[in-house]
Amino acid sequence: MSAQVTTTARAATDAGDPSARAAAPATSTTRPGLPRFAAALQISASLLWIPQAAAIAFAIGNIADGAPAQAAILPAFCIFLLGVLRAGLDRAGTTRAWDDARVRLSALRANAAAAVATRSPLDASRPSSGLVASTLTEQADDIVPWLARFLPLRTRAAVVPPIILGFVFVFSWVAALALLMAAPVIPIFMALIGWQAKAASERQLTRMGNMNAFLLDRLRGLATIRAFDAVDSTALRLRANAEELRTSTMAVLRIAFLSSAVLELFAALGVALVAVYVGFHFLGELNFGAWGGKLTLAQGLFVLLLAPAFFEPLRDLSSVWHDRAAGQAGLEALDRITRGGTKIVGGPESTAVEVSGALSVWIDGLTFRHAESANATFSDFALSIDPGEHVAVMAPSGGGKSTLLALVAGLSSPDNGIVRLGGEPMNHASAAHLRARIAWLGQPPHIFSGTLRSNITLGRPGIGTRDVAHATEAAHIAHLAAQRGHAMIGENGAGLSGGETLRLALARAAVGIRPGLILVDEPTAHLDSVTATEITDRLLAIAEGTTLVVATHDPALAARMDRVVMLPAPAQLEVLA
Ligand SMILES: Nc1ncnc2c1ncn2[C@@H]1O[C@H](COP(=O)(O)OP(=O)(O)OP(=O)(O)O)[C@@H](O)[C@H]1O
Repeated sequence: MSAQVTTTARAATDAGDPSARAAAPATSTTRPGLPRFAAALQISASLLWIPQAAAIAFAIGNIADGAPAQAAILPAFCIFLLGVLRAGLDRAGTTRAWDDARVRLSALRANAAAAVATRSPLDASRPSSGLVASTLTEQADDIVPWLARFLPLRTRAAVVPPIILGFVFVFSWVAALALLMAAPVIPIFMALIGWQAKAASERQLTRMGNMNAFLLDRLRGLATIRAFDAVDSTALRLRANAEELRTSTMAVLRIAFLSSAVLELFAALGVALVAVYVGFHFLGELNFGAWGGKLTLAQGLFVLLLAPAFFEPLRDLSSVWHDRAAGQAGLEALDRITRGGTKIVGGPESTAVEVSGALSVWIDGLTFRHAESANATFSDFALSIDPGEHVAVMAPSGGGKSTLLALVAGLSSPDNGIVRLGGEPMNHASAAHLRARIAWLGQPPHIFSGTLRSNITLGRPGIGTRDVAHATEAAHIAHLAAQRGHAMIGENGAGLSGGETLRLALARAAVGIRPGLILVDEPTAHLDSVTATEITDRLLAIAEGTTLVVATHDPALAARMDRVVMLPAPAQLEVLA
């Protein structure tokens, strides 16, 4: 659309497939895959400790057996080389894991943003802007540590300890048994804590999302809150929300610390058991467990050096255990804003406009009921508008004027019937390029915080200074553009009068490629008669030679149109079961 409605992602619904409207497709965020390569690099790095430990143990053993100190030079060199290689592999694995995770997060975010952007503006169940902002930014960020740290570490914890256990087992089955006894306790505790952690993380994320949504909503309505002296009660509510968030954050942290403490305890117990066994074995007290023989100093040291490395992947995993809960909760939050809802017709692709000229509007058999509403807003409604015709759509409040404009623009699919623009049915395939030929002036027009110029161009490519100058002339805000220059306009048009806001919206419609159809929702509402007449003049000037459909209650505006269409009163419509 050339003016205010930006369409973004692909919706799988089609105007020709009404059943698809309510049960919109789940553009679901897929489960993230395992970062195999990063995990393989990290596993290789961990396993290099085995030859390093062997070199250390056997060098010390040789010296203890009377070999000269020079005999340690070669093993020391090997240890150094292996250390460098190990650090290099570990770094490469970690870097790769974070890079992959960021790429994956960008894809998930793009998917969710596209899904949110294709939610129909008529969908009352759309997530609030605050919730979407908090989910796409803070909550989604939690997915990265889960993908980059937790998943590779989980693979490492599954692969490395069994291999180390195998090496220990070769020298002493008792030491292997001690490790084996301590090891299973750790995953069991981690699983138990993990359930708690996930629930706590979900609670925390929900509270954070709710608080952000509340804050954004109240910031938007700050003037109203002040005017009605509701500042204190709003601040109290915000404080209560913040307190709840603090409590749930502390709960998550408590669980994170607890999981680390439990694991450290069992890892320390396992290492201590091995150390006690090896020590007493050397002292000749525990003369079993070494396959009928006696462990040499080198063998004993090797086993002792491997024991902490057996637990290391599990300890690392536990230190990032809360990443899993937070990451999964973040992914589910993204999934929630991605899935379901009523979608606009067609997708986000902005297409180059190939055809110019006014569009006809042909509606036949249109039936539409808002989700959650018992009454049909339209039942078997028909309307035909010629190219270049100017039509006022009138009805009492709640009569369906805005809904009709939205259906014409394909911002929701009808339950039944067809909308044709320029003879082409509005459907999934045609929606993007048809919308590129429509200009939409909503009620009220949304003004972004930014300069006048950026509010007119909306970042659309190919709109130059001369185009903006023509548009400001056409909309009669050239004087405003001259006065304000590059000065910022506040959010929601703060600093502009109601009439200026509308003229700015008209300039958006007038700039760039000439639209084939202009849809305008109550442009003169809340304006005094002089300003309303001026806005009407501007609108008609901009819409000259173009099809214009204006939803209005204003008889003066309606009288200036070629035709007035009265919508059927809601009472005349059939009540859908
Ligand atoms: N998103 C929505 N979800 C559910 N019902 C809706 C939604 N939007 C509008 N409605 C209902 O649909 C009916 C038509 O609303 P619509 O906004 O199209 O009327 P309108 O003629 O433009 O009203 P007004 O002149 O007051 O702006 C009303 O009964 C309204 O309550």
